[in-house]
Amino acid sequence: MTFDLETFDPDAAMSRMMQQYRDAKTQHPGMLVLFRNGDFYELFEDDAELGSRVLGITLTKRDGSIPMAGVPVHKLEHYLGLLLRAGHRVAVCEQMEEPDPKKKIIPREVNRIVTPGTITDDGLLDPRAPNYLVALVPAAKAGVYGIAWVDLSTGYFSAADVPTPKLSDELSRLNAVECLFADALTNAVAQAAGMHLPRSRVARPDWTFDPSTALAALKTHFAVSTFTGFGFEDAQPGLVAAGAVIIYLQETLKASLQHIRRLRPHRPDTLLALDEVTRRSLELTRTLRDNQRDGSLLSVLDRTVTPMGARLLHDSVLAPLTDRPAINARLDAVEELLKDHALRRAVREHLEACSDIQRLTTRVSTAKAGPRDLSAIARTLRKLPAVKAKLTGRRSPLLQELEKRLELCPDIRELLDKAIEDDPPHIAKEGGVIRAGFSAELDELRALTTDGKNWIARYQAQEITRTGIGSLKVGYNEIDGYYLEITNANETKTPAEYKHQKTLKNAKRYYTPALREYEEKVVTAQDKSRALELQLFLTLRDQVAAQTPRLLNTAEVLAALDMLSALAELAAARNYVRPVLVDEPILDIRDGRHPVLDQILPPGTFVPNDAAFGPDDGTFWLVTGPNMAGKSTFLRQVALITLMAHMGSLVPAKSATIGMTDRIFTRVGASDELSRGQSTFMVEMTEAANILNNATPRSLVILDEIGRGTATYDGVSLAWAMTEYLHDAIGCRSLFATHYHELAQLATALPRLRNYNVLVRELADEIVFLHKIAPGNAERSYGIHVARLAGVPDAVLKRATAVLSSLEKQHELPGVSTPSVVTAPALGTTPVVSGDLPPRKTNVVQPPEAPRRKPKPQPSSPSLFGEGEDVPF
Ligand SMILES: Nc1ncnc2c1ncn2[C@@H]1O[C@H](COP(=O)(O)OP(=O)(O)OP(=O)(O)O)[C@@H](O)[C@H]1O
Repeated sequence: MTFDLETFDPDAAMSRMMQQYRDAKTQHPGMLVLFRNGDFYELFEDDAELGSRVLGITLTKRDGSIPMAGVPVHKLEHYLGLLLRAGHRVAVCEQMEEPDPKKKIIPREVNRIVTPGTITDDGLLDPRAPNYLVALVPAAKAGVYGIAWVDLSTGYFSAADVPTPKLSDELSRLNAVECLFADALTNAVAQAAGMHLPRSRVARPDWTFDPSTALAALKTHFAVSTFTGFGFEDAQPGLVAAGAVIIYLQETLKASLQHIRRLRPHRPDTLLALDEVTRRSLELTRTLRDNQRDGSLLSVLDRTVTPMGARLLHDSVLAPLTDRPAINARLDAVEELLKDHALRRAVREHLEACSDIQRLTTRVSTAKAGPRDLSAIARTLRKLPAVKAKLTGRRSPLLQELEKRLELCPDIRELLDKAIEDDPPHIAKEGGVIRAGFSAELDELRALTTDGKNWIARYQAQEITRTGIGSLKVGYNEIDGYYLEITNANETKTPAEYKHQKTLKNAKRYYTPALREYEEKVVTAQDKSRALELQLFLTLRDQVAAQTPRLLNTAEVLAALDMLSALAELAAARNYVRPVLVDEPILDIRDGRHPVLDQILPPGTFVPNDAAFGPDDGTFWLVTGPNMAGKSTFLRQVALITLMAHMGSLVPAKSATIGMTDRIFTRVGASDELSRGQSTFMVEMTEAANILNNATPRSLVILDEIGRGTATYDGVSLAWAMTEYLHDAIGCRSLFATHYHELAQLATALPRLRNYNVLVRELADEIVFLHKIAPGNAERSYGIHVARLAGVPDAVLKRATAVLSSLEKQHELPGVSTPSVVTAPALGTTPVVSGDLPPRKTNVVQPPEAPRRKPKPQPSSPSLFGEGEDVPF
């Protein structure tokens, strides 16, 4: 056939298969379509190019022109995982019939949609972290966003109204994997959410966010006419976002959502506020350096033995409580589990044998569970009576409450015990799932199958005797069915009534009417028994699904018990102490340790330190000390101990009295935010502004270096003024680590400021870090010494030492001078320093030998040390 360009009709030329593909694409906008074609799932056109990049698979061409890339069918789950992690949503288009050469085209349909926020498959989820899908909608009232989030894999569903400036903090706490918003509002949402939108962003049709439509969907889902019962006001924007989530899930999953049985109001006022910067810099769930879980606070706290407990702990670390009775209730429970070793050991042993019934129940409820999932639920239910027995008669009200709430679900357990084999296969279709005795009909069919097989064994023996052919055997395969096989050597002895079926190299295969008759019986019985087993399994799964709320309630109890006993285990292993929580905004930590370093450093090497804030101890600690001495560690340990106490955890210290805290703020080091379009110093100041504008007298503020990202004078001036502001205007507990030793002078003017430094011992030509915090301020930073430790070349070190000593001699840097009087100026004015601060100088400081490049004179600006003074670095 020749190709005639004149008559070429591209539409007609497009294969029917490609038409099927394009239909699937049109029906699933914004998704990659994985299109089943024989042993591969193919991606075409733009999807193929994207897929080849993301998955590292070869890009080829179909019919010489259409880009195409494919993945083998048996590796689908692996590649789906990669696409999800990269934030893509995928529609899997299946062949709905076996290929038939007589048919021109196999019918295909999208029968599975996989998106980062709607997965429930174990293999694609992190067992220890929640997996949130979030929806955002701006409220009619300016400055507020409605936000709702669901973890489909557990049924956890929550909503809140969030002031727009707090939106990015909430989003970063949730760390959602997929985000929904109304198409028309794409830009507004992106702007309000800052950098914290997940990669998978879905602009949904505007009607799905229309308040009346969304609320109606939500009411229908929960079968309620008002949300006051859930703790919401009926017109809250958060509810609109929640309704939009439900519409999306219904459309995407086309499965039951009955495991989403409650919408919980999120009340930020009951939680210790931690903004995104604080969460990151305290390394609560990930390390700053490489964004790994290992090395984070969570990693050292996590001694849970179930994924349910691990996820609850994860959420609790990010959202500590502010309600003192609630915290004390947790502490009572942890303490009881700590003191009663036998109880703790037994509870943890039982829990260890429990499966993740939260996610398993969700799989049951969304009709995704296989036989092994049901068997795992049964195994877990069998453990419950022992867990309940252990909780009976406990002193702590929280343990008593958990005991009451723990439903044993004996009916479900009995049903599953009777029905499911102990170690069933993965897939229900294969049979071997249902226990003997559960269904008389199934037992009968199985007996027929077994009898048939026995008959065949007897038939083989009988035919060997009758023919005298010792090697005669009855075999079976899918294509030939049952057959009699006789080797060529014995061919002459073959009985005449044997009907020839097939010739092999060394043997021939035969059948007999009797064999066919029994085969019919066996195969039919086997088919029937498998079909019945599948039916029984599906019914059973529906029966269990109907009990979803009870199972999820039990799962919540197990999660809480696991978290509490894990905290007790940690406290026992690391010798933690119960913090005393008080109302006054004070802090008194004796021999506190950094929870992570305490575990990572060799035993006995971590040097504990005290921290005290209160009427007698001051509210503002200015911590100076050499580089590498342990300032940051100390600051963070105070913040982490405070946070852990608010979680209801015991803390690494000899004793700890913790005043109730509303927020912890931290500003740590210089983080490179160039990718966010902000300079390092701008980020530093934005973070500082956030603290100064939002801290209250109940907050804890940690400042680890401030003002370093700019010229020294600007830096010191800013640090000076911020110190005064925190001390005078806010009066909150504050810790400030700095190399600006001159700030120490403020102690004479600010009554609640205390100077502390980290001790070092100076030996002949080295210093030993003692890591001990002591009253007083440090005089030197030993920066050059640390540079030596870091491997800076000797020549540079020598030169730096010479420059330093010259600078110190010639210019009496303020850091080494002692001021006589410092008076705190009124806020907003320049501090007035009298005494021996250096006079303003105009000359350029010269290092001992002529510098290679003449330093540019700084523009003169009013400063603490003198106008126009310059340093050569
Ligand atoms: N209390 C301590 N006990 C034992 N080792 C400690 C202690 N504190 C800190 N260290 C060790 O010292 C190292 C440096 O501590 P850290 O980062 O806190 O110093 P720094 O004073 O903040 O330094 P820089 O001023 O250079 O930022 C830590 O990584 C840790 O190994």
